Amino acid sequence: MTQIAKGLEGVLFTESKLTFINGSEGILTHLGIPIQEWAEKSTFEELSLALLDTELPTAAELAKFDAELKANRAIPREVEDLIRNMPRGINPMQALRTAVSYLGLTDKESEEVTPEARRAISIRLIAQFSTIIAAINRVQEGQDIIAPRADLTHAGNYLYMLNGKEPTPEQARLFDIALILHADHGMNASTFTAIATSSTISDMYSCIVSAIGALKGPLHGGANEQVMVMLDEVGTPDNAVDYITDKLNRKEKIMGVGHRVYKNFDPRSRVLRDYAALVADKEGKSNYYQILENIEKTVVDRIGDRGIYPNVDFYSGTVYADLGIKKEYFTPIFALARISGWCASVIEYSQNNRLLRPDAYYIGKSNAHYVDLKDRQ
Ligand SMILES: CC(=O)SCCNC(=O)CCNC(=O)[C@H](O)C(C)(C)COP(=O)(O)OP(=O)(O)OC[C@H]1O[C@@H](n2cnc3c(N)ncnc32)[C@H](O)[C@@H]1OP(=O)(O)O
Ligand SMILES: O=C([O-])CC(=O)C(=O)O
Repeated sequence: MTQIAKGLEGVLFTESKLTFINGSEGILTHLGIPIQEWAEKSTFEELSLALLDTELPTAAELAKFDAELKANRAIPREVEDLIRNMPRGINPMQALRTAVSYLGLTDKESEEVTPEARRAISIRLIAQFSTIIAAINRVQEGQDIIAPRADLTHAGNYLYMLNGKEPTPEQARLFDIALILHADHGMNASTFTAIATSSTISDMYSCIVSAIGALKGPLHGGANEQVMVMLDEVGTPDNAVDYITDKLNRKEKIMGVGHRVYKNFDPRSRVLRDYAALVADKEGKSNYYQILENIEKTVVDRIGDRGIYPNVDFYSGTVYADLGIKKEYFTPIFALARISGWCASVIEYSQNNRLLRPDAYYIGKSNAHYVDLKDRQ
């Protein structure tokens, strides 16, 4: 019988040195180094460079990369104007997709597909995603765009451009850790989409615009915003059990839980849970955190035996909310981090490219003939 790999589950289509995941044991490594060590000891800048070059950088290489990122933070005037002229009340992921597509029009190197050009474009994209997302957020809130500063870290500068004031070192570091945790994750749907586009030897901006579209959906990056919607619907911690039980009885999915690969626990959600708890403690055990705890307990009791546990999107929102980020921007924040993984994966795949072109098992009619329009019922 013909076997169909629905959802391409478990299908190996390439080799990669970037990310290893063992879903049954909850292990995630980048370049062989556990995600917990990256989160504890590294920075988003360092992980981004390590992914782009598939090796840990030296101090001099990292300083050069950091300077390049800082030098490329500003976005062209035309992109700022485009963002200012966007309708209000739009989905920020649509706005990001449009702005990045337009950014490509302003980049003279955009059509170059050599490894060197792809790497140079990647540095600009990593730097400018942050500026674009902060600008979209501010304009949509009726505020002026704030220019980036070159004396702040990547994470610190984002919070500065968003909130109009310098974050504390603790806030900047917390956001940095969130970015590290989201930077790459193997052949997730958006990275695969970026690679599928690049496999036709298309340009870097087209790859990234495709990936933004894939990340947007609620089964992937869009789940983090939906978790916040769910928390607001639950309202109080003692409603959590009934709310989840009702949803499961109606066979509806609970957002922020379940994963194609992790069937035990997602190590990123453990790290984020600890930070969500810290944030909650600071505010005297916030309602949100208690609701999340109760939802996690109910989900694990009810469907944990089917391998359904909190994923990276479950606890991230309460951390973002504490940093002044609104729920509509949780998925763009995911993109702000994942841009590094997308770029690195496209560069890696391009070095050993083969057109991606799977197949579908045909179940349609056979021996049919064309019927003239006038003869159809
Ligand atoms: C960054 C990220 O992309 S992480 C994932 C973010 N997405 C979410 O949080 C959305 C909610 N989760 C889900 O929809 C799923 O768990 C996915 C899509 C992420 C991965 O699941 P898949 O491997 O495709 O499994 P699939 O969706 O086929 O589910 C298998 C079974 O588990 C159930 N299930 C899976 N996830 C959930 C969930 N979140 N809530 C309730 N039931 C679930 C399904 O209903 C299905 O049950 P059935 O066999 O009775 O039909
Ligand atoms: O790997 C996946 O399928 C989804 C995910 O967790 C991610 O992209 O971070």
